[in-house]
Amino acid sequence: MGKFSARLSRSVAEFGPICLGIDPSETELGNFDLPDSAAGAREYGLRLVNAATGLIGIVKPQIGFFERFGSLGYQALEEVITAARDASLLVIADAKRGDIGTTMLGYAQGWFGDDSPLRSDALTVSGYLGPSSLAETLDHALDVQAGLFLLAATSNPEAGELQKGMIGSQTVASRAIELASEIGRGEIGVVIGATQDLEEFGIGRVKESDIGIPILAPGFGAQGALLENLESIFGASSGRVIAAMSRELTRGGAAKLVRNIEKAKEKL
Ligand SMILES: O=c1ccn([C@@H]2O[C@H](COP(=O)(O)O)[C@@H](O)[C@H]2O)c(=O)[nH]1
Repeated sequence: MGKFSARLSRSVAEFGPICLGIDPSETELGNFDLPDSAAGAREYGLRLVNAATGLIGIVKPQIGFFERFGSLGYQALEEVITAARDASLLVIADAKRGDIGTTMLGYAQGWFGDDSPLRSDALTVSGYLGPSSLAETLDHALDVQAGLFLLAATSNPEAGELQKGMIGSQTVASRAIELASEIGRGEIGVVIGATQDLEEFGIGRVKESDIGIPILAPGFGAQGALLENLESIFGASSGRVIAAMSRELTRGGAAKLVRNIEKAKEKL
């Protein structure tokens, strides 16, 4: 199987950097003529996995949209993750977990346990409880050749309220990138929204030189960033970017899904 970083590089080399977000919100399910239920979320996820297979290499289920249906939602998520991994798609579980170290181990066992039905290739995490709180999760991820993505500069408009805050002489966003590089052994990437001005977040160096770790970049499409601008947004680190898109690719429902993905790939 190989390390997550190696699997990610192979996937991007073969299929390009686009990652299809699986976000079965009420609106999305309506657009796909599906019921707003766990069964609808399951069907939605399976349709997206089917459309992605052979066309792109990475999917990112948004856990919140499954969690809203409780245990049935988690069953649906398990089936979607299993179908994606069976189709050799890399699965980044967008759960944004962050807690004290012992609890983080619980999350790691859930998302990376060999026999866990939620077993994913990578997980989004928050470092808000302190860098060392991620140690157990990282160890566990490394053991099973999985990866983490640490929130640095998220794509939402209010992100800067905390992430531009200063720790000594650098911003929180900058420290998150430094931390991922320091402790991650190449298997921790960072989340940097494509909508953000990197200089304002104190992370202009991402554009100036290759940061050497994967960047999960949401914000393309529905949130306003243009795929055509990927290189100007991320500069020297552009080659590290995984461009995550959900609504932009699912716009128009199931009938347009494959064409939307093809059109997005043509922009790169
Ligand atoms: O900084 C972040 C981190 C995660 N997200 C998630 O990505 C998708 C974006 O959906 P779009 O429809 O492409 O806007 C969604 O699941 C978010 O929770 C993010 O947007 N920004």
